[in-house]
Amino acid sequence: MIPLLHDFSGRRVLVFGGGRVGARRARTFAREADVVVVSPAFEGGPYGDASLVRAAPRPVDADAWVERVAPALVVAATDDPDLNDAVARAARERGCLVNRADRSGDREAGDVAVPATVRDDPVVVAVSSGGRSPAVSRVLRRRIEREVEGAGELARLTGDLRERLREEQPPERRRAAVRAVAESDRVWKTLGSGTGKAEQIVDEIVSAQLGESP
Ligand SMILES: C[C@@]1(CC(=O)O)c2cc3[nH]c(cc4nc(cc5[nH]c(cc(n2)[C@H]1CCC(=O)O)[C@@](C)(CC(=O)O)[C@@H]5CCC(=O)O)C(CC(=O)O)=C4CCC(=O)O)c(CCC(=O)O)c3CC(=O)O
Ligand SMILES: NC(=O)C1=CN([C@@H]2O[C@H](COP(=O)(O)OP(=O)(O)OC[C@H]3O[C@@H](n4cnc5c(N)ncnc54)[C@H](O)[C@@H]3O)[C@@H](O)[C@H]2O)C=CC1
Repeated sequence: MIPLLHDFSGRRVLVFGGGRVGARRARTFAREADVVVVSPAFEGGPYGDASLVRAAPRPVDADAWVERVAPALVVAATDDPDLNDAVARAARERGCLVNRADRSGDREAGDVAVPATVRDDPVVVAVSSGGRSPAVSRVLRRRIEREVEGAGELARLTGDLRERLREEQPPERRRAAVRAVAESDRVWKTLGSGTGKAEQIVDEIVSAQLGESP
């Protein structure tokens, strides 16, 4: 499987099953999408700002739900494998993306998997074990959390820097300056301090890199 980032803003996501996993999917997608969770019980919350619909669809009802909600993605997260099968089939027939929480092998073409995710906006890191071991994804996610701390702020700083140098510098010199900042341990150490120190060090590095006096 090949990781891609998908923009769900303005789209709907339909989740079948309101258990622990259905709730996790609702929280994940509610960041961007309008999420609807269908389930006879809601014992796995919180559900973000998803709409909760109390119902117990049968496999024959799956298609009508998918048609009515018209989602970009359908999540099958009930504890009933026959219902999950029907949900996946209905979603596929209507051209929706399909995520099966109860299956990691024998996926069908077009299925999507949900990775373990670390965010420090706008930076996001996703880990998958190819469905073999969510436990490994989870432990790696926890380690990566420590690495990624501050990366969001650094992405903003270097993004601003790139804009600033775009007019003034030819591409190679601009790239070298941005890389020098991103690789700098001095910059990484000051991230998160909120003192303006990072910006000052960025200016020093850029001046040194471009051969200007600060
Ligand atoms: C295929 C996939 C579904 C998909 O694609 O959506 C899937 C499937 C299954 N998970 C199962 C079990 C567990 N899943 C977790 C945890 C997570 N599972 C997640 C993703 C995925 N799980 C996808 C593949 C991801 C990959 O490639 O690595 C994470 C990363 C993201 C998330 O779900 O949000 C999240 C960690 C989040 C984090 O911590 O960051 C734990 C650990 C725990 O809860 O402590 C356990 C119990 C321990 C164990 O069994 O390992 C079972 C067996 C169920 C059973 O036995 O009945 C199946 C079904 C099967 O394997 O058949
Ligand atoms: N992807 C993952 O990380 C994991 C996946 N799983 C798999 O995913 C499935 C769901 O896991 P959990 O949330 O822990 O199970 P759970 O048993 O807590 O939740 C199942 C939910 O499905 C609902 N449900 C039952 N009949 C329904 C119907 N007719 N229509 C809609 N909803 C219905 C139940 O009310 C319940 O809310 C499990 O069966 C297991 O195979 C389990 C653990 C982790």
